[in-house]
Amino acid sequence: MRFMEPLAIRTEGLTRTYRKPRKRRWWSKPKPDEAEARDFVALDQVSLEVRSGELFGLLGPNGAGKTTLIKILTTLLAPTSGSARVDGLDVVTEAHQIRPRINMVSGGESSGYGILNVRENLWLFARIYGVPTAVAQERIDKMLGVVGLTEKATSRISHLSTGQRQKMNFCRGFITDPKILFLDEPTLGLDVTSARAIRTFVKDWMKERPDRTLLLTTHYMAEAEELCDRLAIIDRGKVLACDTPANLKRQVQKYPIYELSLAPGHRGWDGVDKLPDVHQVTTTTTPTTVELKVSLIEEPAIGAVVQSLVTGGGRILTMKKVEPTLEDVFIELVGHGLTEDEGPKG
Ligand SMILES: Nc1ncnc2c1ncn2[C@@H]1O[C@H](COP(=O)(O)OP(=O)(O)OP(=O)(O)O)[C@@H](O)[C@H]1O
Repeated sequence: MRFMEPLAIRTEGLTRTYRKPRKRRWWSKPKPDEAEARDFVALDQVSLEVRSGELFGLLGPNGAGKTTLIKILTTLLAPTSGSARVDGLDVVTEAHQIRPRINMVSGGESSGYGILNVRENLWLFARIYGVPTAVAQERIDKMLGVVGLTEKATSRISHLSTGQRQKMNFCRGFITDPKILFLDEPTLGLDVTSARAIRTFVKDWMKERPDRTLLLTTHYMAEAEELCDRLAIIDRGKVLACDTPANLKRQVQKYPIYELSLAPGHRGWDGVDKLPDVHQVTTTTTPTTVELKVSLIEEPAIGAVVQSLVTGGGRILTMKKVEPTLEDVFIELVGHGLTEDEGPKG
């Protein structure tokens, strides 16, 4: 039997459908197959395992089903079929035991009581979770410092900007010290410095205790790459791939690729594509350089390429190995970039 690592999250064949609102047609009865046609599958047989201690990412375009998955895992929404366990507990039958162990923050949400100030809001939330006042105050001070909201501690939240409110909500996720934390787009719309501070804090928070687990959704590829131990790429309710960022990138890079910039004037690159273990060579001429993109069947062949270029009279200005990005992985799997307008979906 395989050694089983403790799983923080496990879903099996998890499916969630939403019923599309039907136009009222009082003059005709619905046809028998209409009810089925009205069901929209937001999550389709999702089977995922997130290990305890992992910082796991969900990457997908708008409408992919990320929030639906998070809502099910945080016991806010029931699955239509399949199962989901959080910290070993079933999200439907053991929801009460799951709730004290988790917390969730959604980047776009603007929750909180407008008449209370920032500190009062956070304190109230901590108390609901049973955090003692002294501990809560200490954590609130720390978190407000992390997001740069210390000066706003006594401001009513109705007087905060959207970004400041989002930062307050981010703090809310951590003051209960959850075992499993769900962050839905935590840096959405935040300025660069604040987003960086949040990413640094998230990484440190995970390092602090090895039994903490964090599930993050993000649209920002660089953020996913920087933070996540493993990622699931999700589109139209289905998981298309799940692995470490490095392994996902390896999947799309079939051959190592080098980019070389050459001084114009010599045709030193002629014949490079005929060298052993060279898969493909493309050249692009710019006003000041000739750009060569060389893909290799075996990486050591780069030595012979350089040699051939130099002997042929070519002058190499720069040379670098090109790594695929998560965006490349995403495009390969989903068929378009994450930030492109997807247009209407069926
Ligand atoms: N309450 C609902 N009723 C009907 N359809 C819904 C409902 N909630 C979500 N959907 C649909 O389910 C699909 C998945 O939505 P979900 O919010 O999970 O996506 P998402 O990946 O979180 O998207 P985003 O990145 O835009 O937040 C979408 O097509 C959405 O329109």
